Amino acid sequence: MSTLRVDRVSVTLLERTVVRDVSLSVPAGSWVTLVGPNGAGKSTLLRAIAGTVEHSGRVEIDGTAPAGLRSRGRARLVAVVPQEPTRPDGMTVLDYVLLGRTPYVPYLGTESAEDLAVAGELLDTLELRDIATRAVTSLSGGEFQRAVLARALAQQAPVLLLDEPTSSLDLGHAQQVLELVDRLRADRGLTVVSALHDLTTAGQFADHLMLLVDGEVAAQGPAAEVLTEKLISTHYGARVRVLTDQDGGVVVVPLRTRGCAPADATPLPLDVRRG
Ligand SMILES: Nc1ncnc2c1ncn2[C@@H]1O[C@H](COP(=O)(O)OP(=O)(O)OP(=O)(O)O)[C@@H](O)[C@H]1O
Repeated sequence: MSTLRVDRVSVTLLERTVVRDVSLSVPAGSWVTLVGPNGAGKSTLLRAIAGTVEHSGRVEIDGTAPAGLRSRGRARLVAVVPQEPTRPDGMTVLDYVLLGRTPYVPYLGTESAEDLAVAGELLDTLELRDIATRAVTSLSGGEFQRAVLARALAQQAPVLLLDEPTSSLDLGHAQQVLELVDRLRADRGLTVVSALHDLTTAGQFADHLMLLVDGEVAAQGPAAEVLTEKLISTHYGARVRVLTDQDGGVVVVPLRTRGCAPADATPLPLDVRRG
């Protein structure tokens, strides 16, 4: 169980500040999701948290700054599912998932029975067992995305960073993957920070949302406070209707612009109330 603290973090790339003065506290076992338009700085902030991009300010996981650690130590502390992971040539799915065990394998040593057991369990959980011997270069986008998550979970790090982890997944697999992460959060106290474009999904799975715009925090709080028609219109230039489902969850419905105001839009299903 680990608490993540981000204190006044800024990142400048090619002389442009793309993340400015962001602070965030993520209690152990909770899930924070970054939302915001393209180029807002979500991926860069995740990279700063992971300690893989130079930044000012401080990132700490239980008092330790990932940026100050060597790669093995960092990988034991924080696991990352990047937005565009590379596919190593000629590597099987099993070997790819086992890469996640690298921080536990001794120098010049081989994987232990425990490493193989962890990887095997993840192959089953993420429905990769039948394709374990296939080359990762041959997988569909969704199959590979599940392999990337399996590799990250194999690290058994207390903090998991997810950058658009479901962008290639069909609806069913997307829900299964996010439910799995949520289970790990609830059962093992995994601390999760994700970046998601799907605002409904973002609201359903996170305890706290942070809306980034031009590298700065434009709003943050529970989904109902961040996912408002006004904020989405202002910052995304999108016309949406925000609804509340039966469980109190926020549902963001994009509206096609046909020259009518949101109030004139087609009536919605009876089981969905206006938020
Ligand atoms: N290596 C880099 N060098 C220079 N600029 C960069 C670099 N990486 C990202 N940027 C710029 O930083 C800004 C933030 O990019 P970032 O990828 O963090 O945004 P994002 O919110 O994740 O966007 P998206 O939703 O499109 O994935 C963008 O303007 C991007 O062009």
